[in-house]
Amino acid sequence: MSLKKTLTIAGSDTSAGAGMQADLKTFQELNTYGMVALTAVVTMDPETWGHDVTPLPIDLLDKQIKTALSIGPDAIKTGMLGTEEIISRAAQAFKDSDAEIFVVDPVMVCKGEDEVLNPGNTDAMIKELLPLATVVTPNLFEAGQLSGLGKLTSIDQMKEAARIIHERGAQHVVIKGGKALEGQEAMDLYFDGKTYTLLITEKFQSSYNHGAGCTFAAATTANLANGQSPREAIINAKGFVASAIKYGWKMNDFVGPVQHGASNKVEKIEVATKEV
Ligand SMILES: Nc1ncnc2c1ncn2[C@@H]1O[C@H](COP(=O)(O)OP(=O)(O)O)[C@@H](O)[C@H]1O
Ligand SMILES: Cc1ncc(COP(=O)(O)O)c(C=O)c1O
Ligand SMILES: [Mg+2]
Repeated sequence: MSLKKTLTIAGSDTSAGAGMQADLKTFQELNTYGMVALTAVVTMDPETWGHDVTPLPIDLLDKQIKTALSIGPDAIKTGMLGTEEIISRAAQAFKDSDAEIFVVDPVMVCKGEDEVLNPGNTDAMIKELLPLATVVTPNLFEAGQLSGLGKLTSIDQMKEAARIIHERGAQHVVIKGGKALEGQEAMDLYFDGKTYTLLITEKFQSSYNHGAGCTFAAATTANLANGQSPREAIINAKGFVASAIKYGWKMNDFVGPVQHGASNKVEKIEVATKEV
C-alpha cells in the first residue's frame, strides 16, 4: 500500500517537541510519509531555556523545496517560517507543487516567549499565505494579529476574527482557544465560511504542552492527505492533540513536550462539537 506524502516547511526545535520534529512524529503516527524542508534551527540556552532562532541560507531552503517537490507531496504544511522571504518561498512552493492541500500554521511566537518572531511577517502571511490556505490554524494571539482585531478574549471576538481571516482567503479557519481562553474546557472555533462550530475537550494539565500547535496542524494535514473532509480532519486532529497534551511529560525545569503518540498508544479522546 502506498502512503500519502506530507511535506512540512518548518523550523527545527532541537528539544523536539515542536517544529518539524513534532510534524514528522505526527505524520508517522497518522500513516503518511513525512518530508521536511527546514527553514531555521531553534536552540535553547540550557540555563534559561531562552530560544535562539538561526535561519538557514535561502538557497539551501530553495534546494530542499526543489528536492521535496520532485518527490511529489500530496499535502504541504507550514510551521515556523521566520522571515518575509521564507514566507514567499513557502507560498511559491505550494503553487509550484501538485498538492491540493495547504495547511498554514501561522507560527508567530514560541510558547513561553512573548516576543513576536518578526512583526513584518504578519502582513506577508496575510498577503501570501491566507489566499492559498486550505486550513489555517492560528492560536488566540495569532488570530488577533491576522484579523487585525488585537487581543481576543471571547467566543464572539473569535467568530469575528475567523470571519475576517476567511474573507482574507483561507477556506477553513480554526482559532485555537487552548489554554489561553478562560474556562474549564479547551475550546477551538472552526469556521468553514458558513457555520461556526466550537470543538471542545476537557482542559488537561497545561504545563507540558510544548508542540501542541504544531501537532494539531500536522495531524490536520495528515488526515486531509488521507482523504478526510476538512471538518473530519480538524475534529480528529483536535482529539489527537488532546491525548498528546493529557500525556505530556516534564522534560526539565523549563519545558515539557506533548506525547505525540498518545492517541494511538494510550488513550483516544472524544471531541464534542457545538454550533455557535
Ligand atoms: N490544556 C489543554 N488541554 C486540552 N487541550 C489543549 C490544552 N491546551 C491547548 N489545547 C489544544 O491544543 C491545540 C493547540 O493549541 P495551542 O496550545 O493554543 O496552540 P499553540 O501551541 O499554537 O499556541 C488546540 O486544539 C487547543 O485547544
Ligand atoms: C521550530 C519551532 N516551530 C514551532 C514552534 C511553535 O510550537 P507550538 O506547537 O508549541 O506552538 C516552536 C516552539 O518552540 C519551534 O521551536
Ligand atoms: Mg503554535
